[in-house]
Amino acid sequence: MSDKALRLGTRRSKLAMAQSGQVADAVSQVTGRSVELVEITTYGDVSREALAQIGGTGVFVTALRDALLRGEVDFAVHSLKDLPTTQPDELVLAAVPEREDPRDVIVARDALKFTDLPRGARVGTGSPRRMAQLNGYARTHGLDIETVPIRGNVDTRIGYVRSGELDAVVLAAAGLNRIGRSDEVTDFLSVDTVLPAPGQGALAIECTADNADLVAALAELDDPFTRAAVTAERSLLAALEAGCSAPVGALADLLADGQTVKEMRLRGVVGTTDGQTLVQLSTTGPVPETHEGAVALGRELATEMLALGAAGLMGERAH
Ligand SMILES: NCc1[nH]cc(CCC(=O)O)c1CC(=O)O
Repeated sequence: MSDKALRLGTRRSKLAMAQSGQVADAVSQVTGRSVELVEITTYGDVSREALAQIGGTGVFVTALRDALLRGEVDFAVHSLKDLPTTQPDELVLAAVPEREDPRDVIVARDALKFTDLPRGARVGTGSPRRMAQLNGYARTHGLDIETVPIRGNVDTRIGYVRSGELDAVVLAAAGLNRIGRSDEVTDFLSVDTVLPAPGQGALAIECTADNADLVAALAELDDPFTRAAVTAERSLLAALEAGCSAPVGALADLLADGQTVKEMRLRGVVGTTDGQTLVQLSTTGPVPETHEGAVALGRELATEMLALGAAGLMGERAH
């Protein structure tokens, strides 16, 4: 490989810059080359209004992928949970590094824990997945909360709590950790209460398929267990024919017997945003050793969830 600096395409947001910076350091280590950050401004970054209209985070991924395909950058880093389940032929997921904390957390006023929120507490989240599970938990545990749809970056969302407009907001632990704001967390939501988004807490490092030297070098940053887990989670999402904004939670983890890893467990949930109806199932199987094996685990769980009426709970098939 040449010793020219590698160009890493990144969004300008605090979270994107933080995770790109961390990956840049790791890539420098394995390639011995310096890495230069190239900021890509997307339509969604320029106009909040535009983002609301276009809907979701797909626009960010698309802009980075376009820069890769045009040869303007050599690789890009995405939050895996924002990545569409379809992979363009010209691009490869060269590495999925070891996953961060996959849990959702709340940032609440007065250091409140989720279960200590008072009657009528207003909890902000724009995610149908979070709404469905929080409302579902509240219904079955005698909590009286109101989920309030909000948008915006981490600072904006925490701002709703600071200003007193909301009692709490829900965020991903990984995002707060990566930007050095984990001290804002007032409670971690157990994955038994709220299953995270498929791929939450994991990063995806993507480059063009024809860049064989770079594909090989980036592979050193891949964590096979994380890759198998997120592949199973995303396969479930794809097989449910749900998009990144659907009320679908999924988490694959390893079941160990002492020190010996025995099996992979995949849990999934789909529900209505009011939490009235939730389909939650899990399946276990041997730890997948191939991509196809991980995909099969996700499909298997999707088939069982669909048999219980999961499709009818997803509303319009948003993407
Ligand atoms: N929806 C936006 C988004 N995409 C990735 C993260 C950070 C966590 C991660 O990498 O999974 C966040 C913020 C959040 O959900 O709080």
